Amino acid sequence: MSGDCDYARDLELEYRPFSLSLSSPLETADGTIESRDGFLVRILDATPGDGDPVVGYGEATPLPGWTESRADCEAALERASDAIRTDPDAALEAVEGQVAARHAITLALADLQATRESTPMYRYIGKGPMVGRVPVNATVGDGSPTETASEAAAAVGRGFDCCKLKVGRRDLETDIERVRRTREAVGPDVELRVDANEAWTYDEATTALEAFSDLKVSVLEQPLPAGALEGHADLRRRAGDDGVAIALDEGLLEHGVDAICDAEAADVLVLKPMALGGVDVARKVAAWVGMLEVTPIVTTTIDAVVARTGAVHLAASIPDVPACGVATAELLAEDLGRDPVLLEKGSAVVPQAKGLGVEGVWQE
Ligand SMILES: O=C(O)CCC(=O)C1=CC=C[C@@H](O)[C@@H]1C(=O)O
Ligand SMILES: [Mg+2]
Repeated sequence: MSGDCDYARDLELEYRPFSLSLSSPLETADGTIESRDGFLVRILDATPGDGDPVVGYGEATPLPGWTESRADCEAALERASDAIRTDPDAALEAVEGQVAARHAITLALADLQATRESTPMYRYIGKGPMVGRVPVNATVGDGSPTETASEAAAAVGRGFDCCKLKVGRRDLETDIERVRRTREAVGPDVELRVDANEAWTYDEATTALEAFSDLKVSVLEQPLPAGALEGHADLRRRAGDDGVAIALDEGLLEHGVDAICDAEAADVLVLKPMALGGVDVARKVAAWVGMLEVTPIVTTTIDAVVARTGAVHLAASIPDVPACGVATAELLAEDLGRDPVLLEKGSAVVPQAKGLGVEGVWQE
C-alpha cells in the first residue's frame, strides 16, 4: 500500500498493547475465544511545513492458529517502529511474514493517506463508487439446540437476515438438530450459514451436506481439514450448482487462491484481513477471485474497532459483496473506542468520514 503514496516524510510509529474480553466466550470446533489481545498502532506524519500532524491507526490482533504469536507480532512491530524512520517500505520489510503486524502497519499507512486525501478508506482502496451499506451476518457460537435457535432468533429480532452458526463441536446429529431448530425458529427467509472449522470427516460432511440442503443452508464453511482440497472439490460436486455452497477459510491460508481454483474446491472464499496480512492483500485476493467466479466474503478475527472498521471498508470496496462476518463488535464486552459503524436492518452503515473514520482510540 505504501507504493501508492508519497512517503518521503517524517513518520513515527507507536504501538500499545490491549486486552479485550468477549461478552461470552465464542465456542468453535477449533477452540474457545475468550479474549482478544493485540496492539493498537498509530503512525504520525509530522513532516515539517505540512501543517498539523496527520495520524493513521492500525491494529494487530493475533489469533492462535491463524496468525503469528503475540510475542512475534510485538517483535515485528518493534522492528517496524525503527525502520519506518528511514522509509515505510523498510517498515513493511521488517514485518514480512508476520501477518497481524503487517495488517496493522498497512492499515495505519492507508488510514493516514486516505485522511490526507480526505477520502473514506473504502474509496481509497477500491477507487470505486460511493457505498452506503454492506450486508452482514450474525455470528452464533456453539450451544445446545435450544440455545442456538434462540440466539439466532434474537439476532433476527435485532435486524439480521443472515446467521452463521458454528458447528463441529458436538456430534453430527446434534449439530443437524441445532440447524433444524434454528430454521424452525427463524423461518424460511433468513439466510443460514454453517462453519465447521475443519471438524468433519468426508463421510460426516456428506451427511451434513444432505441435511443442510433440506434445511436450505446457503453456505457450508470449512467442513474438512484445511489440507483436504480434493475432499472439498468432491463435496462441491455432490452439492451441485444450486445446492449448499462450499466456502474455504483455513484452506485459503494453507493453499492460496490458485491451488483452490485449479482444484475447483470452493464456491466462496472467506477473507480475514488480519490472517492474510492486511486489507491490501485481502482486497487483491477479492478482485482476483471475483474474476475466477469465486465469491469473496470478508470476516474479522473478532477484532477491536480499528481492524473491524478496516474490514467493513474492505467489504464496501468489493462490488456486490454478500453478507460479511464483520458484525462482530457485539461479541466483545469492551472496545478501544466508539464504533463508527452502525448496524441497521442486517447491514453495516459504511463510515463516510475521511480515512477509517475511527476516533478517540488513543487516549493519552
Ligand atoms: O464470520 C463471522 O461471522 C465472524 C468471524 C468468525 O466466525 C471467526 C473468526 C475467528 C476465528 C474463527 O473461529 C471464525 C471463523 O472460522 O470464521
Ligand atoms: Mg471460518
